[in-house]
Amino acid sequence: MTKKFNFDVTATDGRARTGVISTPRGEIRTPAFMPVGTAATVKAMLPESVRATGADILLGNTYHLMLRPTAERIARLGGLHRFMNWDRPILTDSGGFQVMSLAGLRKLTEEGVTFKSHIDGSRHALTPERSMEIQALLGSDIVMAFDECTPFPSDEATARRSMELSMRWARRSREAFGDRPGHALFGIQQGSVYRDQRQESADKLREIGFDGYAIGGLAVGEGQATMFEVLEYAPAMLPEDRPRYLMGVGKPDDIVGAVERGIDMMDCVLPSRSGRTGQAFTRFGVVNIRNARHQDDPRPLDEHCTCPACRNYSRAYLHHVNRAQEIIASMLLTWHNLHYFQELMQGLRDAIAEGRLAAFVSDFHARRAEGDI
Ligand SMILES: CNc1nc2c(CCNC[C@]34C[C@H]5C[C@H](C[C@H](C5)C3)C4)c3nc(N)[nH]c(=O)c3cc2[nH]1
Repeated sequence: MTKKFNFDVTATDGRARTGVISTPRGEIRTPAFMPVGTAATVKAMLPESVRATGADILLGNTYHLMLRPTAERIARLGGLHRFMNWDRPILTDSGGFQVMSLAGLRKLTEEGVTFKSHIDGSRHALTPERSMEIQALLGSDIVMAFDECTPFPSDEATARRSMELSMRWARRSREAFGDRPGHALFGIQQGSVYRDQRQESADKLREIGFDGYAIGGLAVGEGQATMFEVLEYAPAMLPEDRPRYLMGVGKPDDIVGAVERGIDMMDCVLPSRSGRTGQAFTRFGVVNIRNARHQDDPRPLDEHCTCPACRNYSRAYLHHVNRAQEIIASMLLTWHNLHYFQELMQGLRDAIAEGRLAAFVSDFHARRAEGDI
């Protein structure tokens, strides 16, 4: 196993790339979709099942774990990999994004953010230094710089103040991270939807120097068209020999569009969260299994799919256990959705490697009905 962190691009097709990120805990095939393990678990899935869907890496959650059971306790117990029985790479976000969306009584200063725990009301502080310490205690392989996700919409002046704060925090994150062979620190570009600010942010991150570069501040309500407008120019502002990670994306068609525009890594709660609500993603579009029209349907969700839900169960059964709120409903639909997302990524990687991405993308869109099927 390599002791270092490396990224090798093995083929390109237009702006799209396919490659491999090598880490001491294993390789990550890109473009990669990273399932989300919110509180040290990918909900309704065993780690070996997550691996069976084809995932090479998953996301941990600094904000939740720092509150409960605390990063110090997880470190005492051997780190997050041991704790959650996942021995492959883990990427952890820096916590700021969640503070802004979950915590109460937040106070943001140059130093960082103080907030009240949404669990027990206790007060906490997150700074670049504390975020680096927490992510080191968790033992994550890819650490995210501590940033502020600029809200959307923001006027230019607000976006600039936010981006410049994040860049000062990026430098503090880099300094606090230190030199940890085999571990990577990713910087996060901000600048909202303003091209000049995106360029300044990219230049600042490049000057500081990171192992990978994330595009932050998107998938925050701007809509797909605006997100794609930013992705027409933002990825190319980042070093081409380093992984580019688009945070929080997304629906299958968001993923395809992002990969076409040069993105290598993505994460989203969608496949797992929607699986628990009865939404199944298929190559033909979304099936809402709660709909009464499925109650007598003996067919699988997707007869081309090889996941356990599609191999062994009918839509009628999935409809029934979902309506009855049986635990197996969450297990089967989560497994199916994560399997579908990983199969989509494998299709993209193969298409780029064989120089036929355009055909893959037009076939992807042609198959999909609008709305529920
Ligand atoms: C959805 N759109 C979106 N997400 C975003 C995230 C979080 C990425 N997912 C990690 C996360 C977030 C939550 C939910 C799960 C587990 C854990 C807590 C880590 C994924 C972001 N994170 C940071 N640090 N900065 C951003 O600008 C940003 C923008 C986003 N836009």
